[in-house]
Amino acid sequence: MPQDTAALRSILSLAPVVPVIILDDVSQARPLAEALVAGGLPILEVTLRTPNALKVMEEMAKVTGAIVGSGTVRNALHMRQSVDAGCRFMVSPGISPRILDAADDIGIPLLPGIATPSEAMTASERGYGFLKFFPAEANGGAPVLKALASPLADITFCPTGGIDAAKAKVYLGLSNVICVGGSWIMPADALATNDWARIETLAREASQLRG
Ligand SMILES: O=C(O)C(=O)C[C@H](O)[C@H](O)COP(=O)(O)O
Repeated sequence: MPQDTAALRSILSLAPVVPVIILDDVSQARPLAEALVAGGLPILEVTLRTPNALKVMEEMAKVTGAIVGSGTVRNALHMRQSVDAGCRFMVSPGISPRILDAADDIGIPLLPGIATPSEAMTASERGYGFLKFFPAEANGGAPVLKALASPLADITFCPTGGIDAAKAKVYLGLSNVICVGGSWIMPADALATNDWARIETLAREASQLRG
């Protein structure tokens, strides 16, 4: 089926920021997810960029209140693995025809990445109403999405890539942005020292970014 926009809307409207997680240490999965959920960010995108990413998803999906999705989804196998790991949504960097075809056969929604109006229109023609704008900052940032709001009024975006708290606030002020994705909530030094209190504080600040 085409993108389940109702399901995606209900997920993406739960918090203004989706933490984009790159984690390999499975023992950190639950405490990290607990800190993010406690800070008010229940929607978690775990990228398929580490050997243990699927195990990390499985652990995070057990945390009460967490809604886990997969990131860096590139093919049908990734999609099946995401479902098996307990994911409720998937995120891809782009919109190749094969990935859109594969998503049609999977029961959880895909949030695919686009970088141009033509890609947004291609996805829209396939029934996609929610798109990731990626990589957001490198592609011109908030002014680009602001410029797309009128001509592509039926498309809603989750910008991701190069965003920090200050930039997130600007994106979240746009009419066509439902949430933003980013990794700034989990600084490498905080992760390296299991500083869950700091990550919870950063999550709480992020959860309050929508004015
Ligand atoms: O792989 C994917 O599907 C992604 O979602 C890539 C992420 O958008 C970036 O990794 C965000 O990273 P930051 O720029 O560190 O916030």
